[in-house]
Amino acid sequence: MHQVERAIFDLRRGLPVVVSAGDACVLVQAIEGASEASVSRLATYAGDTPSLVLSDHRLAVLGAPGARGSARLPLPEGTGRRRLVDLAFGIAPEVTVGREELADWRRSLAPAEAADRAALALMRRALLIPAALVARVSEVQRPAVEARVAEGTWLAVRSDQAEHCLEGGVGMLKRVSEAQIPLADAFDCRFILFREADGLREHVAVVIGEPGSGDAAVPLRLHSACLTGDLFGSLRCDCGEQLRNAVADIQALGGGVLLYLAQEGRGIGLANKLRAYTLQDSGLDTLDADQILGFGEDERRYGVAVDMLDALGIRRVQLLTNNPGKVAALAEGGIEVVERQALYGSLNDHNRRYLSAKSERAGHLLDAVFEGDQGPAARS
Ligand SMILES: Nc1nc2c(ncn2[C@@H]2O[C@H](COP(=O)(O)OP(=O)(O)OP(=O)(O)O)[C@@H](O)[C@H]2O)c(=O)[nH]1
Ligand SMILES: [Zn+2]
Repeated sequence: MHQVERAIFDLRRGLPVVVSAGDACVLVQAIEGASEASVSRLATYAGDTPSLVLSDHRLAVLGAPGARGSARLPLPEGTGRRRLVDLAFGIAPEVTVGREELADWRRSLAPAEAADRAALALMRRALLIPAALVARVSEVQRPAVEARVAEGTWLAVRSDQAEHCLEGGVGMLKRVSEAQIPLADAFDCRFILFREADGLREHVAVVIGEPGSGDAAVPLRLHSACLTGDLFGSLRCDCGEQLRNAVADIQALGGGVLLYLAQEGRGIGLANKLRAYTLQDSGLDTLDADQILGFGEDERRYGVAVDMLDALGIRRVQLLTNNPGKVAALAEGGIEVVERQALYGSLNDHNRRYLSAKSERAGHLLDAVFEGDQGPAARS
């Protein structure tokens, strides 16, 4: 785990990382910042032609859906930055790449192997675009690669360790520090900070009042971070209002807990959420935009939330959410969701399409938000 966390930092800085799987050994690099020069450098270091590993979601965008999960595209010599972007996360690849070339790419797709899947997991954990440059290290180049690892220039990780990095070390959460912080809508609040085992993400439990006395279910909000909405009051979503309403509702219910989870952009990170917003400006909805970038409709995992509840001694909850996925995730983690309570923000011309997509495509229970809505993009 230790090496994996350091490898994630290197990938974010644009450095290659060595991933080993059994006898195979590959060099991995992020797409962000990659250029024609870096592709050819990778080829020289590895002694093999680099490939581009793509997620199943991105493969569907390229017209190659299927049950094979992620896959690997061998890159022809001279593949430049533009082409990498077109293939990895560009919009309308049938136009930018061209139908015939795409058909050629599809024919040359190879199923991803353990090291390729590990490379994608590392990219996701690093909150980078979920596509990776990978090159098999040849027998000839092996000693030189091993020398670079030995001298500390490159980090080496095992594919099985890397594939598990998305879990963040469930069951190994650290309770780090806490303080009393009065809020405008709830005076008696205790903020407790938890850190994941690999040190990459921190989450905060806000304990409002004194929940948990007696057998009553504890009012609970799982709130995924949204810098733009929570902090700046962005009109593109409903998060900021939901956050404030949740604090007030929990206070009105006699106390409870709000878990503020580091899952910005439904788990894709702020950099990718901003990319997704730009795609939405060209007409895509929130789910299609994420798919263009190679992500599924919701990349969040809730193991950490379950761990935080365990640490707080909470087993039965009244969950404030409109998202059935959160109810299911808690139940899967052994938390009894006794009741669900709706929690709304308000509708405006900027968030109507977003909320409509969540309601119609992701199954969020938002009908009450649209009641009587006469807006220009109202659901038909
Ligand atoms: N990828 C992506 N994420 C978004 C977009 N708009 C908002 N988000 C993120 O969506 C998440 C919303 O989190 P929550 O409000 O906790 O969860 P929810 O799934 O809407 O469910 P509720 O409990 O009903 O609010 C936050 O992480 C936001 O940053 C978007 O257009 N694209
Ligand atoms: Zn938001």
